[in-house]
Parts: sequence; structure tokens; C-alpha cells
Amino acid sequence: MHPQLLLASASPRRSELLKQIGIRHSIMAVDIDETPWPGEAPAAYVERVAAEKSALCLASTATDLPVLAADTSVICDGRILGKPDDLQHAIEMLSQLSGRKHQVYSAVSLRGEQHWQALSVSEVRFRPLSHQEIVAYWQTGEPHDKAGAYAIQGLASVFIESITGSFSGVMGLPLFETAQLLSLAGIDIIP
Ligand SMILES: Cc1cn([C@H]2C[C@H](O)[C@@H](COP(=O)(O)OP(=O)(O)OP(=O)(O)O)O2)c(=O)[nH]c1=O
Repeated sequence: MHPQLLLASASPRRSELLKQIGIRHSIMAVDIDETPWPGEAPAAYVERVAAEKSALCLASTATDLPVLAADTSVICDGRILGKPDDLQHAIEMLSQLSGRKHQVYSAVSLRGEQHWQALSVSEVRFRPLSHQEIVAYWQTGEPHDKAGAYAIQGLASVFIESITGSFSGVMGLPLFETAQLLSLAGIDIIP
């Protein structure tokens, strides 16, 4: 069967989530500079990065398929937390998240006949984490390639007291918003 879209992502999570709603897709990883601009607001940042990923993908390949990209960041006290560089960085991030709530912003960009964008904002509350727990969690490998140094879909589920918003959005691709964009592009999940 032909793919319905091209997913501009190296994230296995995004592909899994698309499969969950039955979207046939090809994958093309794109590599862009994800450094926030000085003073850039979180919503503007994730929207810009998602749009740059889909634009670079379209510029790098000849395709008739719509191109989908996303960007997910953890926001705590207004600061953008990306992926951890090392254990020390993960300790800083997870200590900041410990015992309180933070936001997760996930932007989606879909380029077809037009450019459609959507933003999902969720709130996640962590229970208090001990230093020992944070180090042990790092050693499982799970936090290494995740924004905010945790994965809601993995072991970090035991840290999360509550979530308001979108589970799939926290995981990397908000499926409600994605389905709305796909529908605008003529791709219906439930015809
Ligand atoms: C908060 C959180 C993030 N993540 C992941 C989703 C994303 O893969 C990653 C955030 O980094 P992103 O820069 O959004 O994505 P990526 O670099 O992994 O993939 P690509 O740019 O090629 O699409 O963190 C989880 O898997 N679970 C979570 O609970």
C-alpha cells in the first residue's frame, strides 16, 4: 500500500503514534539546529522548529506526499528544557521537575497544498524524586534522547502523579491535533 504521508522525523515514538491511528507513512530524518533564539517564547520556539523540520524535509527530497513534522519541549518556570547532554544535565532537569508541575509543548507542522500548524500544551505533575532515583533512572538509558530527560510512556510513568492535556502530545505527537490537520489535507482517520 502507498504511504499517505512523509514523516520528517528520526523519533521512533512519532512513527509509533502515527501507526496507532493507522496512517501509512515513509520516514525521513532531518537534522536542524534546535537552539532557541534569545528570548524566544516556548510556543513560538516549538512551532518554529516543527516548521523548519518539515520545510527542510521538503527541500531535501522530491515528493508528492504531504510532509509531517513535530517538536516537543518541556517547559519549567518558562525555561525550555530540551534533551539532556549528560548525567549532570539530566540531574539538573529532573531535580527542577521533582515535586511540582511543568508544561509540555508539542507543535505539529503539516505541509501539503498549504502549511497547517497546531500546538498542544499539557501540564504534568511529578512526585518528589530523590537524587538516587534520578541517577538510577538515568542509568536505564530511557531519559537520554527525551525532552526534559523523561518518557511518560516508559518508566517515568511511576513519577507522574497527574497529567492534564494530551498523553500523545507529551510523548511527541499530539494525535487529536494531528488528525485535525490531516483532515484539512484530505486524509481522514475515520472516514
Ligand atoms: C517529554 C517526553 C518526550 N519524549 C521524546 C519525544 C521526542 O522524540 C523527544 C523530543 O525531541 P524532539 O526534538 O521533539 O524530537 P526528536 O529529535 O526526538 O525527533 P525528530 O526531531 O527527528 O522528530 O522527546 C518522549 O518520548 N516522552 C516524553 O514523555
